[in-house]
Amino acid sequence: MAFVKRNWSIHDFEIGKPLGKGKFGRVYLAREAKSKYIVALKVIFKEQIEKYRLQHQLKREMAIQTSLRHPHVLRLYGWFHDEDRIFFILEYAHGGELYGELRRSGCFSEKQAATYIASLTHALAYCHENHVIHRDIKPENLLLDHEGRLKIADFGWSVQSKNKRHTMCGTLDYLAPEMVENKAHDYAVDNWTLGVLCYEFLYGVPPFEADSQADTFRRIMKVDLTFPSKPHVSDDAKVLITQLLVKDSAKRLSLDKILKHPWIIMNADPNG
Ligand SMILES: Cn1ncc2ncnc(NCCc3cnc(NC(=O)Nc4cccc(C(F)(F)F)c4)s3)c21
Repeated sequence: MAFVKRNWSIHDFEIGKPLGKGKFGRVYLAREAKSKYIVALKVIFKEQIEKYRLQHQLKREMAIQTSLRHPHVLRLYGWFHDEDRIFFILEYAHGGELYGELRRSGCFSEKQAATYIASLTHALAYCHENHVIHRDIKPENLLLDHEGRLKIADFGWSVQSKNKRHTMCGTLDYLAPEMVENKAHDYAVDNWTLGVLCYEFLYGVPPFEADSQADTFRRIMKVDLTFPSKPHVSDDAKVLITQLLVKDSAKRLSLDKILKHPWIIMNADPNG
């Protein structure tokens, strides 16, 4: 990708419509003036990063994301900065946030849900092989390309980890018990999140949703998992979800076993 060869400035890009408001900044559709290449430009305000002392986290994300190359991982082509802003030059995901799809359709079919879970599992297996735990997999961080293929984005909370971590992060509904308890955690947190997402893709709501944060924590710690009678969901799907939402992180279904699960084999589209 040409972006890595030279130091860029905002004047190299024509800025288009806003794509979304994210952490500490906005994302814009943009076009590199010479090549006409379409990208997403994430603008991050330095004062916010300084205020929350996130410099090291941002540097870690840059190192992690520029080293990852996978069809289901959104590319970070490069970055540049000016007086008060940092700019990420990102792959443009034409389909936008998966979250929007889920809210529009209410819930996904078993084939669609299984296809997304299989793509996510492939992407997480790749990240884990590269000693990266994403830790913040949630519908807002899942994007779709022009063919509707899933892309994991926003490695703002990810870590390059060969050993246990302690940092508290991630969105409430998607937090694994060991993170809720602020205990040491490892790769298996992403497996738990796959269970949460699979449930949410099929039912339209996350499994431990509650009126208050305290109740959500309680439901997570108890693994208070119930399956509504509507919409109808196959037993195979419920078995997979139950094998992922296991409190003991060592007992959660491994990523390779997810890809061999009957529900995935039966329902996932191999072309993702
Ligand atoms: C919405 N949308 N629609 C289409 C589309 N196409 C591409 N991208 C989109 N959105 C941007 C997705 C992102 C990818 N990587 C990100 N990375 C980040 O935001 N990192 C980050 C920021 C601030 C602070 C910190 C930290 F570490 F300091 F905490 C980390 S955001 C799109």
